[in-house]
Amino acid sequence: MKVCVFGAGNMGARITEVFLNAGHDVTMIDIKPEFTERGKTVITHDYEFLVSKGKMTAERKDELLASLKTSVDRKDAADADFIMEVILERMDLKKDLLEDLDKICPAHTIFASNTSGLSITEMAACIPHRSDKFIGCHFFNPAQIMKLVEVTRAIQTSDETFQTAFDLMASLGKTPVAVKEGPGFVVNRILIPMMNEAMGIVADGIASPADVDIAMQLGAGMKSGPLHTADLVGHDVNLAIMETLYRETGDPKYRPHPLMRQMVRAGWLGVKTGKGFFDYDGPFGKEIVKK
Ligand SMILES: NC(=O)c1ccc[n+]([C@@H]2O[C@H](COP(=O)([O-])OP(=O)(O)OC[C@H]3O[C@@H](n4cnc5c(N)ncnc54)[C@H](O)[C@@H]3O)[C@@H](O)[C@H]2O)c1
Repeated sequence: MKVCVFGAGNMGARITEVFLNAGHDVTMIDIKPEFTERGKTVITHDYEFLVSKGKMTAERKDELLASLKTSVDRKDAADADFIMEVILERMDLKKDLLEDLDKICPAHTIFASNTSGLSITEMAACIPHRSDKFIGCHFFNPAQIMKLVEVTRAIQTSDETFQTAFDLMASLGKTPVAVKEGPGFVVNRILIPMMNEAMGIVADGIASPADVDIAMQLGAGMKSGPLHTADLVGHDVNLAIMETLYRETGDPKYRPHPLMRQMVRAGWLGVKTGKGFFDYDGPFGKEIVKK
């Protein structure tokens, strides 16, 4: 299957990797060559790591990388059977892209969005002639490792599109779950407000970020603490999801904590900028553990 992934960022690069691993030809498209290069470097490093651990041969790495094309031209999606939209969490940008792709792609092409919480139905509505072929495929971070994909139906999604996307996700080695549209779907409706609350605890001076995480790991059985996870996801993404939950439900329990806004305004977005609640060795770097 020819797959086209839009967005070579945090999620887009790793989702591209997942499709490559399953034997698909993938074109990864972003808006600037340096962004697609960065995405390709992330994928290459992942493969090199597997080679160094003896979990992949160097020949297999070269073979997989040969199935990857990169581009900054939307028209290179013209022969795609499956589009994965993984661009910034902004409805205006997503609609602009989808409307264009609707003109570029053949009638059979299925469009899927990796949105964390924007309305799948609203996106489907902007491409009325193929809204039945629109669906949410929500991967989790890091996408090459996390098993879950929320396969989320818009009100317009056909049963056929749902089944194709569901089976495709399973064929990638993922565990898909069927979800109907609702703000934040399942995981983020629970997870992001919990991170928001963790930030409130830090802002109130009740515990340090490290202690909040230790408390939740040892007291609530979490593998990764909420603030580490929040740094991994990116605070711009967390804020966008909280704003969606708040706007869509009108429920004040989803109000983004002011500290989350401050972190975004400061550019302290987490792992991707090298600084969040914890410090990292540069953008996408390893955590610097303070002694
Ligand atoms: N970060 C997470 O943990 C996470 C998890 C699940 C889902 N998501 C969702 O995935 C999507 C991407 O998030 P991310 O964390 O990868 O963001 P990111 O900021 O790391 O990457 C977004 C990429 O999209 C590119 N882009 C913007 N407009 C574009 C366009 N018109 N065409 C092509 N590329 C374009 C940007 O240049 C950037 O490289 C969002 O919808 C987000 O909500 C994120």
